[in-house]
Amino acid sequence: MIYSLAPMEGITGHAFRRVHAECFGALDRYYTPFLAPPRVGSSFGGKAFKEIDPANNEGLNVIPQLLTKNAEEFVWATKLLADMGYREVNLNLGCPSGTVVSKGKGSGFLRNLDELEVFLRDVCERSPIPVSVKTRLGLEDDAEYERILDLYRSLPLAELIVHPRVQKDRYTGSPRQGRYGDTLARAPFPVAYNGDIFVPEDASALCAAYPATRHVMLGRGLLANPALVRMLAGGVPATASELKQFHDKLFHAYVDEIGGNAVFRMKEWWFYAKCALADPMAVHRAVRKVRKINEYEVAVEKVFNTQSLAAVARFSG
Ligand SMILES: Cc1cc2nc3c(=O)[nH]c(=O)nc-3n(C[C@H](O)[C@H](O)[C@H](O)COP(=O)(O)O)c2cc1C
Repeated sequence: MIYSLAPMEGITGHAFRRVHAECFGALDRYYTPFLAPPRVGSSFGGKAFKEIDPANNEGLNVIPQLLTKNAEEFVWATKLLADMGYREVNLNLGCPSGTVVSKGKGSGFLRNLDELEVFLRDVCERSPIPVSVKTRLGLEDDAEYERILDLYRSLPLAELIVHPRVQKDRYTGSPRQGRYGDTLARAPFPVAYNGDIFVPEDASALCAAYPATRHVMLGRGLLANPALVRMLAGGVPATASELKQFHDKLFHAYVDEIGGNAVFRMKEWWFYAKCALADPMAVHRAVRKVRKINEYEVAVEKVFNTQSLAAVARFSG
């Protein structure tokens, strides 16, 4: 089975990938949070460059993800990525955010299938590296997916990662796994599943229902339980000292990268990671109002000294 880390803007960036791999072993693949391609003729700069800088991703199998509806910029970006040594690029057709959708990008691109078809045919032909897609089922209603899947099936995609929700679901309700099953049965290219795999039993149930499953992408489940992939392979849950060591390394990596703003990055991580501890609400209260590094260190010390581990580290939103 292939296990990959989901792209999560502001969370699963290069520091997280590196520290997680160091503490819990590398996953098979990592997708970068979405990157906007640079203008044709320009390079990736600033934060986007750091994300794909080979020096920040050494030893990890990283697939950059692009968010755009501009074919020229997409193809230009794939040339830059190919020159940096990347062997695949992923297109984001799932982002549900209102500002992205209103510009016709992310899941908003699924509104205009004629335009999407022209875009995908063009970029699949001209990109020097294979193109994979991460998709939702549509915007309003999963019946939209019939036509969307027909379109994908006519293209030479490297892989299709299906998060079987529609845009208006955001992250609520249950993923429509049946739509993933249809894709698996009908697609001429490899298919991956993503959505609500929070404990090993979720993955077992998916594989029992769809035995041809070969790639599962993990997001919130792995943030709430950093040992999730180890457990999926039959290993043990994270110990308290492993969790603390992971926390400390992650915090220091963020401090090195962004100084005092590391506190805010860690608070986003705690939104998920609090589920690894017995009383998630107490963790939330402890870190909620903290702003400064020294306050943060005191709050977290208290969390680790007073909280035991949850019986089951399971994300709950
Ligand atoms: C805070 C946040 C940021 C996300 N950023 C991205 C992104 O940059 N690109 C993307 O394709 N999906 C993004 N997603 C969606 C995740 O990759 C994934 O599809 C979603 O969390 C469902 O999987 P899960 O149930 O395993 O978490 C994001 C989700 C969240 C909650």
